[in-house]
Amino acid sequence: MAKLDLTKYGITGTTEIVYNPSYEQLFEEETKPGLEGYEKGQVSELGAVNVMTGIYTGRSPKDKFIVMDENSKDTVWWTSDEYKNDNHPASQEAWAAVKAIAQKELSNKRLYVVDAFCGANKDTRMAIRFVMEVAWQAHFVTNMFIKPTAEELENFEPDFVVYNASKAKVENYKELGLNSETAVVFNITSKEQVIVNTWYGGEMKKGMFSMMNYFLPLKGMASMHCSANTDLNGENTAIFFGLSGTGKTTLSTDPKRLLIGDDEHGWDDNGVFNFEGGCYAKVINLDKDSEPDIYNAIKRNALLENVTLDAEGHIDFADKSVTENTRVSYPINHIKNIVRPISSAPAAKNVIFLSADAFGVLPPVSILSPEQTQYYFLSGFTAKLAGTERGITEPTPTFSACFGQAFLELHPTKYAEELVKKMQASGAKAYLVNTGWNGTGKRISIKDTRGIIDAILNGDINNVPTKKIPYFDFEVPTVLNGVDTGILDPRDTYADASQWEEKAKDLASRFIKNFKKYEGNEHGKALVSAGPQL
Ligand SMILES: Nc1ncnc2c1ncn2[C@@H]1O[C@H](COP(=O)(O)OP(=O)(O)O)[C@@H](O)[C@H]1O
Ligand SMILES: C=C(OP(=O)(O)O)C(=O)O
Ligand SMILES: [Mn+2]
Repeated sequence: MAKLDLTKYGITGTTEIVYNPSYEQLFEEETKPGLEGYEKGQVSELGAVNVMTGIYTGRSPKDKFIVMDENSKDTVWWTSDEYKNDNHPASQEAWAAVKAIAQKELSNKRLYVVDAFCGANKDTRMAIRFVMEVAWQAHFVTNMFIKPTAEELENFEPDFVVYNASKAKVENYKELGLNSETAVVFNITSKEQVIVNTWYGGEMKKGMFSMMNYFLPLKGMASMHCSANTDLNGENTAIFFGLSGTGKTTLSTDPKRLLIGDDEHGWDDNGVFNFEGGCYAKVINLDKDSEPDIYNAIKRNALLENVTLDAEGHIDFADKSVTENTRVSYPINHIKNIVRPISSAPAAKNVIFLSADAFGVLPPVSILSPEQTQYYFLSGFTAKLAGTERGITEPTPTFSACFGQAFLELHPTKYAEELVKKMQASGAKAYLVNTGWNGTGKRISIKDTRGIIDAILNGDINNVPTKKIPYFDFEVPTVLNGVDTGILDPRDTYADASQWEEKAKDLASRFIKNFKKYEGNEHGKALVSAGPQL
């Protein structure tokens, strides 16, 4: 590293810089005596340190802003009355104010600076510099981003700088046109992010994902909110799209396959590649037997968030009193079966859309036609599960374009276009998998869902009898090895099929209504016939 000078970022009086600390040092720093409040880590019985993140235990989409300037004005997909999204415009004045708040907060301090990459591909990765005053935040980004080699650090020139001022507040947010004392603001021109008044690690992780979602599609790559894995030969790649809580992390962590990554990927002409160097798994009710690999990843160097520990460090994974969004971040090498040394694999053959349907209407698996693939990708139907976003306390049905609307910086059709191009080139097939509820009132079991995923990945699903489900015209298997036959047709899970009919019609009408926003052009109009019909 060239000599680190933070004054060029307006940060002055720095007493010491702890630069790219080792895990050993991070452990010392985050458990050191004298730390108070949310800075303090506690060692758990599994060796991983636990921290509490304060009021913000999930992302805060209403506080997400992008500076509107000459660059972003006509490229960013801004929120509008017709189509609300999380890309709120911030003025130059607001940007200057939040940046000044971060500079002031971070001045005259002992700071942590972590340089890391986002994106496994050398030619399209972003070099990111994180500047913060909290040790465990340095640990979080060390876990989640890709670690540069010693040689890469020698000449590290950041493309993007993140200032984490979680201890500060935006007092005059009203006059700045911001939403609250909390702000997560991006400047696409100067390539900077400022975080104020939230300690949730996900803002740094998903923040850089949002930036990849801005830059990569403009270069002709798909940028995707999905997990990815491949077979043991690294040949049969699958990607799993889904909103938070639908099972990306759980289902991609599969001992029979090699993990590429659990949340954020690109797809270029060479194949699928991870943006991250670690995973961020939910641990609420984590069960050692149904998710052994994730459980075993919780060891020294992993970082738990908002988990309940007693004074001796015993973990209570069932406790939701702080949040349902309890988490662990760990470097990807805590999972045994991963693609090494670079988290990438050839083009995907199978594309799986995970949807946690709280209405109990969608079949546990549907085989999609190419037109249905586009329709359901743009629709992005799922239930938001409690916790990951502020204000969501129960499963809430939502349409989240491309299964990741909160992170899209360009119009959804751009992501659909890039995905379709890549799928056509590789001859990939798509499936819609409901990891949510059915007529039993219970969530479909992880065991049944894993059976479904196995049947997709080993091709069995293409060799079984199928039938069509009304209103949606979904093709579904009538039998599938390893899966309870009684759930394949969702109507069979209701005491009376008419109960399903009623809910199905309601859900179909929600799809139809939601899709209107895409019907402004010929392509969108043409897709309507692939959607539900009443
Ligand atoms: N059928 C199912 N498939 C996948 N996950 C399930 C299922 N039923 C319950 N779950 C639970 O739902 C959560 C899925 O979360 P996760 O895999 O972290 O989602 P994501 O990575 O998409 O945010 C886990 O806590 C998992 O135990
Ligand atoms: C961390 C997040 O991702 P996911 O819940 O999809 O793992 C998030 O959305 O804040
Ligand atoms: Mn996940």
